[in-house]
Amino acid sequence: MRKNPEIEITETKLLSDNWYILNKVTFNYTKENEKVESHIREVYDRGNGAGILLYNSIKKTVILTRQFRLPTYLNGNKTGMMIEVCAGLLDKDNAEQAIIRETEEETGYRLTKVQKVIETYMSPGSVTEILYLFIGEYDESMKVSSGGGLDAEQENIEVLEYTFDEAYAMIESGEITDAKTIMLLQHAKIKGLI
Ligand SMILES: Nc1nc2c(ncn2[C@@H]2O[C@H](COP(=O)(O)OP(=O)(O)O[C@H]3O[C@H](CO)[C@@H](O)[C@H](O)[C@@H]3O)[C@@H](O)[C@H]2O)c(=O)[nH]1
Ligand SMILES: [Mg+2]
Repeated sequence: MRKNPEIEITETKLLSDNWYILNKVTFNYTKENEKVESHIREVYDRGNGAGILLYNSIKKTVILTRQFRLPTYLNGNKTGMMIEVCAGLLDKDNAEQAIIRETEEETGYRLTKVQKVIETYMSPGSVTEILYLFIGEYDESMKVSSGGGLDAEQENIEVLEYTFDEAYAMIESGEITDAKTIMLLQHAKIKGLI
């Protein structure tokens, strides 16, 4: 493995801060042979996020969500609807607090215990986001509302319960195409959680 390149950021130009932050970053990259190259990259900073696979090991079920995702609609997903694990951005919370809050908002389940299993950069060439992935057990006693997301954020989230086998088969059938959801379902399978 080669040693890490030396990096010197020479300019950060704000292209948009309309909602999240898009910067154009110019940097010097010193190669192994000491030659310096100037690089330019656009970088989208939307903060970090967290996602969680809610599972019930007795019923052998999982909770997933379904919502409209515009970027997928613009790139080949005919309905724009995506089946995903519950997920959200961290805001000012740490990842664990954020995913507990997000789980209640989106699914109506109030969790007290979650376990972090994966930390991942989902698009390292252009998006800064680290996604913290969790698992958590749910049962009916934890249901405190119908979920659905915040009206103020126009979330319109449908809450779905599938058997683990049904959900897993939806990866192969192409009904589940969201990366974090595939990773967590595969994690559950590999670890024999359900
Ligand atoms: N007005 C406006 N609202 C926006 C915009 N972008 C996002 N929002 C609002 O911000 C909310 C963010 O909802 P969260 O539940 O916090 O995030 P998320 O969109 O579910 O993101 C999660 O999934 C992503 C996709 O898999 C992940 O990338 C992300 O890390 C996170 O886990 C959206 O529902 C939407 O209302 C925008 O450009 N304009
Ligand atoms: Mg969300």
